[in-house]
Amino acid sequence: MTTSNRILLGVNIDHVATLRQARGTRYPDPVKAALDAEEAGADGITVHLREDRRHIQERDVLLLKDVLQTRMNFEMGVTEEMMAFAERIRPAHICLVPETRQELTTEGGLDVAGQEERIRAAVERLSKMGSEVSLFIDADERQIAASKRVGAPAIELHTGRYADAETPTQVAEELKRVADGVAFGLAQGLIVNAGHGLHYHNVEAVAAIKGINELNIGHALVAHALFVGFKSAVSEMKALILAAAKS
Ligand SMILES: CC(=O)[C@@H](O)[C@H](O)COP(=O)(O)O
Ligand SMILES: NCC(=O)COP(=O)(O)O
Repeated sequence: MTTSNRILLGVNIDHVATLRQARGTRYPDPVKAALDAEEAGADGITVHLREDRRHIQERDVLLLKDVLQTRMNFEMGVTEEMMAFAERIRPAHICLVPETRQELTTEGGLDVAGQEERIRAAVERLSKMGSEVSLFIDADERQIAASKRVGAPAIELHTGRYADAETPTQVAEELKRVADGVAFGLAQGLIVNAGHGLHYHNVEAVAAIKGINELNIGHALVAHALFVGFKSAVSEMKALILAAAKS
C-alpha cells in the first residue's frame, strides 16, 4: 500500500486548446504549454481527446508523443475509434473516462460496475501494449471494487462534487467521500489518483489526503496562466500541493 507523502502533478492542457479552437487559429499551442509545464515541474501531461474534438486534436497528441520529456496521460472514452488511436500512440498512461455529447465537462465517473465485461476487455487490450490503465470513477466503494475486479491497476477519483460543494458542511462531506475512496482504493491495492475542478483555493485539502499518487489539474491552471504565465501557474500549484502533502 502506498502511503508516502510524495504526490505528483499531472498538468491537463486541454483548455489551452479550447482557446485555440474558439478561433481556429494556430495559437495558443498546447504543445508549447506542455513543454513549459514540464520545465516548471509538471510530473506528467494529461490530454483528453474528446470524441467531439472540442479542444485537443489528434495533431496535438501525435506531436506530444514525440516531444514530452515526462509522460503522457491520455484520457479517452471507451470507443473503438479511441482504442485504435491509443494503440497507435501507446501512451504511458491511459485514463478511461465517460463522455456524453452535450456535457459542459466530465460530469461523473465511469460506471465500471454497470459494464464490467466491456471495461475489462478495454483494460486488457490497452494494458497489452504496456500502458498503465486507470479508470476515472466517483469515490464510491462499488465502483472502486469493480475497478479492481476488471484488472485496472489504477483509478482516478473524480473530485468534481467536492469542487462544486457550496456550504462548509457539503465541502466536508465531499472531502470525506474522497478521503474514504482513497483509503478504500489503497486497501484494494490500487494506485489512486484524483482530479477535476481542483484550483488554487481548494487543492490543499485534497493534496493532504495521504496516499494519493497524482493530482490531475487543468482548467484552473490555464485560467491562472492568463495572468502569471504558464510556468508560474504550474510552479505555484506544484508548491501548494507539495506543501499540503507534507503537512
Ligand atoms: C476527464 C477529465 O476530468 C478532464 O479531461 C476534463 O474533463 C477536461 O476538461 P473537459 O471536461 O472540459 O473536456
Ligand atoms: N482528470 C481531471 C483533469 O485532467 C483535469 O480536470 P480540470 O482541472 O480541467 O477540471
